[in-house]
Amino acid sequence: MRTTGLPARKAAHSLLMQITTEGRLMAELITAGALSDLAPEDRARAQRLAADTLRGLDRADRMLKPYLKKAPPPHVMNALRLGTTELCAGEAAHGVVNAIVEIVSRNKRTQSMKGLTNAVLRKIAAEGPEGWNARAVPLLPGWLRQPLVAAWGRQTVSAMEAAHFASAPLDLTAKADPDAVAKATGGVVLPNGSIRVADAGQVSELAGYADGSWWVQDAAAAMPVKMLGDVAGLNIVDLCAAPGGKTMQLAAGGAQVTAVDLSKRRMARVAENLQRTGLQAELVVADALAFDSGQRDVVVLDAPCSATGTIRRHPDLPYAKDGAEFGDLMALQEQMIDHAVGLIKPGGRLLYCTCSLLPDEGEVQVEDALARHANLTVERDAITGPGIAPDWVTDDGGLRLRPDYWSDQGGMDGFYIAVLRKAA
Ligand SMILES: C[S@@+](CC[C@H](N)C(=O)[O-])C[C@H]1O[C@@H](n2cnc3c(N)ncnc32)[C@H](O)[C@@H]1O
Repeated sequence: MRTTGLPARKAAHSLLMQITTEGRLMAELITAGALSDLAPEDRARAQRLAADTLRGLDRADRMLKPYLKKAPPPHVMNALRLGTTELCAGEAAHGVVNAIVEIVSRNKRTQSMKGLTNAVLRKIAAEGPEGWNARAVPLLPGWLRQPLVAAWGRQTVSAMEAAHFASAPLDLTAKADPDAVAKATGGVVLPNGSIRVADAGQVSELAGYADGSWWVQDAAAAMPVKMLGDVAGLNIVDLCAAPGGKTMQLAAGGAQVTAVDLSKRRMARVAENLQRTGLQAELVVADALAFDSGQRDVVVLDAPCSATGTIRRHPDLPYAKDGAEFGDLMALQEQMIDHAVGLIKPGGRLLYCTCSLLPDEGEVQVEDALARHANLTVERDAITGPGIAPDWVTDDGGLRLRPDYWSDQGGMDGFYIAVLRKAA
């Protein structure tokens, strides 16, 4: 039996199993060495196969449904999803089917289902890319879709889902000169000054990586710091700083920055990024809630959140999570805002942001913060800049970014951003 590509497919299947049945995130699994036994090309292929399967998972399930009398065990279901994704991307049927049947038959509990697996995948192969493309855009799982529909309406959520399915290009932030970075990397400069590179390949192979003339940062993630305007000479603390995208923007803008993060491992990435880009910041590994070293002109709080704004890049998130821990995150965001307010000088500012699509982590947090702190006001005028459409500014004076914005240019992450002024 030919089983070309088996190591990468087995690894992709194992990632899918851990994501969908154990609630593990793909980045966490890869950091823990899930793919480290594979050759580099198999590692990249396994990661791509798992991500593609997750991105189209709802569509694969819809295609499989008519051929399954009842839902098979997760080991088989994930193998079928993986096979369906590859077959519908036009991969040669014999190689895919043989490998998937092998994955199913190597597990004692599911080996009796290899005949079914073979038969189902043959039917999927007959439908092929044509059957796949005729199906609707994959929907988010209900646990996430419902609150998003309640917040934004069905039409907007459908547009978000289309953006998630389309995946994401690579965005860079230039240390100094966006036009020069775009020219060197073959990218284009977006309205907000970020550089977008299509089909980028290996990031470290792009021109300017070694000399640190840019860093990877989604266009939406680059927006919050831009809302502060000129930061030269300001004393700023970035309370949840790793991997350092906003710290680097602030440092490149001439601010004196202290970067705080709870995670030593993630803070090591801030140190690496600063070294590569030749930028300076003070680094402190600490719990933001316990950090206090005097009042600053600006406190940046890019708070830990559901990360639901990053599904284009992290298609595992809707399947690894079920929303159970979001209440704790929202409570932490509230505590962090309260602590951050104490760290701002009179007349200074708080830049609050989250890469979340849930208003409870954005608009509602700011509304509640204003009710708790009579000395805070929203700086509505701060929300301005090239590329920001007037209807992105919320009633409360914040900035709501969505994955379906700039859809003709490849979209952007979901974010909520607000600048709050503390009374002098
Ligand atoms: C959204 S990420 C920050 C991204 C970063 N601002 C950037 O632009 O690259 C949130 C960060 O909060 C950190 N974090 C979580 N809980 C924290 C806490 N109690 N104190 C400090 N940092 C915390 C996480 O380690 C994570 O790096």
